[in-house]
Amino acid sequence: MAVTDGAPIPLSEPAAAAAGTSSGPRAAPARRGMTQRAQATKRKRQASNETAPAKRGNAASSLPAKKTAAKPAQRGLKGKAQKVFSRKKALAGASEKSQEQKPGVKTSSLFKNNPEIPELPRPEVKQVQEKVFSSDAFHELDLHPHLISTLNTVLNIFHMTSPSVQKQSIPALLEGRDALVRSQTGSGKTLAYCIPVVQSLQAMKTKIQRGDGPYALVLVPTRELALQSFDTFQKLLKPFTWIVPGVLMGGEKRKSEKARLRKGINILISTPGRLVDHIKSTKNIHFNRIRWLVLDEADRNRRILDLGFEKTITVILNAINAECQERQNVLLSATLTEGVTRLADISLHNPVSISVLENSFDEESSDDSDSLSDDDYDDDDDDDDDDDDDELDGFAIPEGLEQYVVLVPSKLRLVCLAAFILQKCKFETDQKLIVFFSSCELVEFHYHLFFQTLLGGAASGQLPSGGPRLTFLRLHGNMDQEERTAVFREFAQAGPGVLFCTDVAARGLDLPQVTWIVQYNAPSSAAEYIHRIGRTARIGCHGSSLLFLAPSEAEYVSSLASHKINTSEMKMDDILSVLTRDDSFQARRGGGQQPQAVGPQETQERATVLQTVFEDYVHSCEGTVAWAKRALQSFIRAYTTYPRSLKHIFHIRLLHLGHVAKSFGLRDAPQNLGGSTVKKRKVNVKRPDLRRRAQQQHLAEALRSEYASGLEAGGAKARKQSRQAEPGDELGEPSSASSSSSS
Ligand SMILES: Nc1ncnc2c1ncn2[C@@H]1O[C@H](COP(=O)(O)OP(=O)(O)OP(=O)(O)O)[C@@H](O)[C@H]1O
Repeated sequence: MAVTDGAPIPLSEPAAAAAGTSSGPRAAPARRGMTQRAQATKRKRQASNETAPAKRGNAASSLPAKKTAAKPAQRGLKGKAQKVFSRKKALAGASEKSQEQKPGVKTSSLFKNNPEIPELPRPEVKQVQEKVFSSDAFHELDLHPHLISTLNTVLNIFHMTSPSVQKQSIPALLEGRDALVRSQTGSGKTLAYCIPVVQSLQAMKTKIQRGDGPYALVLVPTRELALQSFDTFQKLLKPFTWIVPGVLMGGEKRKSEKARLRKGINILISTPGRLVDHIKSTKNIHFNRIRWLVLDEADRNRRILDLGFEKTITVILNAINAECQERQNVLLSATLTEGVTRLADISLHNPVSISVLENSFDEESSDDSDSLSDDDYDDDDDDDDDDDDDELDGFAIPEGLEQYVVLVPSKLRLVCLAAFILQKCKFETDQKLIVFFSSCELVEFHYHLFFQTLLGGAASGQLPSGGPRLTFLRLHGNMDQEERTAVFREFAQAGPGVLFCTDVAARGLDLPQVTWIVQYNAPSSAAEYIHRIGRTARIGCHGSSLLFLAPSEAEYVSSLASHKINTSEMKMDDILSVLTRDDSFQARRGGGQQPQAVGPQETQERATVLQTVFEDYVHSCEGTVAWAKRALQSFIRAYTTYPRSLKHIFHIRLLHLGHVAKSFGLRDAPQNLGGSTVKKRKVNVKRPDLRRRAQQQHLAEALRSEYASGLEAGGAKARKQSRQAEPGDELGEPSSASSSSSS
């Protein structure tokens, strides 16, 4: 990785303010500017009869509360010119004012009373790996010449990927077999089914008519994935214009989808929830010609079954089975298990099972693979449904992927994440990061906090002092579809930048040139870990991942190792030491008498300055404090949803909630969070039934937006209303997410 030789970004003013010293004369205009904007907003609100925002302590804190502040980012999303806010000014305004109002408020020691960082377990792990490319060219297959030339000229693709993906599955599917395909992330599973579908449909003796309706149905778990598969089909179908692909997904206008269905869609790509909506309410949807049923990320669909979404899948399968029996079924995922075929009544006929793993289900089930039915899995322990009880022993990992773990005491998590982002985005070039969080609220919180403090309010733009251009984006299920699509496309095309997201972006998304995956909250299963890290090091490229763990969570490394996942340790001190290269975070000393600290002490001082910037921002008004507390509650809720098999590692009792609060920029101890969280926690621990229900609810909530049709009565409106009370809005949403309804 190249390192920029640019001078450190001068942020001495905010740093000084954060350190509680003189802010210097240059802070004043910044504050004036913000005050003017705040007044303008106030006028606008009065004019539009909007409810006044929560009382604010200062002008700077009103910045994020303004709808007007959303405009630059919105423009940025659409690629137009945008106003770049000064990070110096934003920081100086927030922290200086806060210090003025609360003299003597100091950041408590970040480096004292932390739990000891244990030695990380180093289990012996031999990862399962497979070369990505085979030497077999597509033109060796019996494909239509136009399809081959499209692959070569439009997609620039010549050779099939490894045996466990295209080389084996494409010929098997062309022969008419059903298939279960499990291969490493980013190895080309999409084309593994798209090519046979297109080849078989274009070759049909009676030429397909648009009005015939669907011949192929592809179900995918998220809308972004639906768009991605649709894009691939569109490209492959260029020479076969009579075959029409179409996509149905939540968050789009149902009326226009109905019109498209009426006109005719031959290859239908959909999320399950939206399809059910149409099955129930649209007369124009018929499955009597279905030849292909593809379930991409099929094990994710199984997760939906666990959560009571069984009806969704059952309705789809019943609708298809009622009209057609003869079809090819394809199930694919990087983490597919046999258990997935419990998926209601998909009857796989003589399926070919394709996997790189020695203990693949191909060998296990070779004798009776002709008829995998529900009955085969009746013995499974349904009581354990909050665990991924049929998770595999091992997963294939892309060769070019380096995986790291860092142990960080709770108090230091926030500064450590910020330091890592600064290191990658400010001192290295061409770095594109995806940071995973466990809930939409956590994404919103960290996105806004970093956006306002580190970027000074500029959603996309240049860091001060000529650093690399940097984009901060976020993606989660509570955003409206229009913005989700815009963010997905923007990040796909973006240069350096950071995407803050939930697991809505964990599966299947093919975002080019991602260099780092950061998991700020550990995933709830090894399978989800695999999908998250799989957003980098795709199709033979290199990439890295970093998992944040608290010292009490160190054993998770052994849990990953038991699934043949190999991690190396990255030291927290090494991450934090980047702050010594950034004089923005230099502590000011009274009278300039004392010498500057050096070595670890300097790192600690600067980390404290950075933490103070966050705390000052969070404590700049009541609204921001309440917002941070809600984010902390969301973290706690998510923490209670780890499956039973991981409870000994991730148990809320093992965390020091006062320290955790610090990682939300809160100075308060958790008893100030409000009784409900603590109460809920106690109930959850003592009552497994309630605990499970809470877990299910949380997971259902997390997943609902991914699978929802967007047509639930009052759903979007209600969520919009509830979000208007959210701090993200109140604080001045820098992007368009808050200004439109969610899906
Ligand atoms: N034979 C090939 N040669 C070169 N590139 C390919 C080939 N097949 C697919 N690709 C490209 O590889 C990338 C990853 O493919 P794809 O998204 O299908 O992977 P995947 O296995 O489905 O990943 P995931 O498990 O994360 O869903 C895509 O950009 C795709 O265009």
